Amino acid sequence: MVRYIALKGLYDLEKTIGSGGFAKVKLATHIATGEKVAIKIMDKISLGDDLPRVKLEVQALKTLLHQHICRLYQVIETDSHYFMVIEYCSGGELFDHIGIEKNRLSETESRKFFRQIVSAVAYLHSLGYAHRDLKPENVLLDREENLKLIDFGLCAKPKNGIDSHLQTSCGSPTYAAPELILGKKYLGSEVDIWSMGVLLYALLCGFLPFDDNSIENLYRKILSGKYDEPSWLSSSSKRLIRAMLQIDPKKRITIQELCNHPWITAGFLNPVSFVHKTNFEKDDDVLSTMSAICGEHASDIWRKLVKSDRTDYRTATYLLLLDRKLRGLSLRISPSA
Ligand SMILES: COc1cc(O)cc(Nc2ccc(C(=O)Nc3ccc4c(c3)C[NH2+]CC4)cc2)c1
Repeated sequence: MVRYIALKGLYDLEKTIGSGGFAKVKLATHIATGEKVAIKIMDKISLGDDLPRVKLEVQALKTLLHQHICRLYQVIETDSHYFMVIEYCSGGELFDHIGIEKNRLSETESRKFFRQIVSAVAYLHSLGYAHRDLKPENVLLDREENLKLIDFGLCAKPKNGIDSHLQTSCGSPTYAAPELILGKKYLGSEVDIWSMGVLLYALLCGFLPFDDNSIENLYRKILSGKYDEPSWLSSSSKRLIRAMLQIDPKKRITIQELCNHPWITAGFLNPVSFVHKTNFEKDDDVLSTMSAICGEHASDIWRKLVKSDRTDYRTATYLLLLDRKLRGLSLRISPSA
């Protein structure tokens, strides 16, 4: 196992759990608390001119505090690498959870998960961000089967707000909206809605609405906006999917309409909402556990935490201890912290 000096004494690296373009994601243990984390390791040289994206993503993740958005705990930068220490979603990819045999979810189960995606995206858009790469691989589950959106490497926060146009073509074609694959100016919020329509279709059907091995055929299918409606889809499901997979982005349902849509609220008391979690809730048990080990006063630890850029080892230790407490586990910490 290649040893990274920057992680020595802080994290023990274990197996690789994900890999993409210029990054690989490894399971790791946060030594001070024994908690599992995921570490996204990026080599600066292979990042090339994608380097600024890392800073954009880190900046976004420091702001995005939501129960269905995977949490960033720590960022470590060396001359050669970036390390992003991220919440470990032990349930893996949502679509692996659906399993091969039944390969699709019931309407009720799809609704449970889809409401969580809508809540995360509505929150994202409310802060002026668009994800732009919503696809099954970027939807994970934690140990309690709560959904977590990951990989904000392509997320955009247009400087003039979410309603100003973007142009960069990005994301995977299979989930990409017609206006995006045509290279037109587009609204991030509108392409996210399209991708969510593809996700919902995949949950309910077990296969993709637009799929083809040849990229030209795939584009032709997407631009036609025509897809199969299997017999098991309820008319309510069909109506919602049609509203999301509208070729004309101006005719597409908006995130606000989605939160209140009858399919979304069926069986639930309320429309989808979101709470912008305040940065840190102060927890005296966690602070006293940390002060017992590092010898600093709890008040000093808290002051430094609040003042910090919220991506250092102290922050990761605090947040992981807080997670343990919220799960009703003992607050243990090893002296090496
Ligand atoms: C904010 O969250 C991010 C941001 C980012 O740029 C990248 C990631 N990438 C991750 C990819 C995978 C995992 C992960 O935990 N994968 C995982 C977990 C458990 C299991 C598997 C994969 C697959 N086998 C079953 C068990 C975590 C972060 C996140």
